[in-house]
Amino acid sequence: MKLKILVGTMTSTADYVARAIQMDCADIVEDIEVVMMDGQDPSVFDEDALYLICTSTYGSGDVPDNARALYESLDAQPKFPGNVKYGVIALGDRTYMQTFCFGGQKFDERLQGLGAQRIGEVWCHDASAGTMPEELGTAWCREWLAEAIPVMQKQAADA
Ligand SMILES: Cc1cc2nc3c(=O)[nH]c(=O)nc-3n(C[C@H](O)[C@H](O)[C@H](O)COP(=O)(O)O)c2cc1C
Repeated sequence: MKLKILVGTMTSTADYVARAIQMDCADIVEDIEVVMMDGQDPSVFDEDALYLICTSTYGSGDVPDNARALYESLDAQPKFPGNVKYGVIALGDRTYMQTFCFGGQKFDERLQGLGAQRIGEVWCHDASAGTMPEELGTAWCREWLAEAIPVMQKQAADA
């Protein structure tokens, strides 16, 4: 099984989290690819893989600039492979009370609207808490993979 991490970021924190997961979780999943969202479209979900959206939030609850093209293309394309399974790491800051982690939440809503299936809850990191997103993110990911891998194995067996 392959894990494909799609990164939306402005100042690289989400990229650091994705790279930390790529290194730390190599004992669970051999093939982990980190893909920046820049210029991507829905075909990024064509591969037979488990997906992890890893994105921050900017502006007033917007997705980062590099994630905009992908996010908007998901709206323009009503058709979507229904067997896409994904998780979400949403980076934010509780100082922005009204829009905390909206970037990740927005991707989640749009993917669900297109028929993809989220595994687990959206995991939110609060930059104002003073905790390390790489450490907490990898720990969360290990637990999430324990839940996601059996789902992917069942899907492969049923195919
Ligand atoms: C200008 C600006 C706007 C932000 N807006 C939000 C927001 O609306 N909601 C939120 O939860 N976090 C917001 N954040 C916090 C970032 O999402 C958070 O610091 C994140 O860890 C940055 O990750 P990145 O380096 O991958 O972009 C904002 C940060 C900046 C600098």
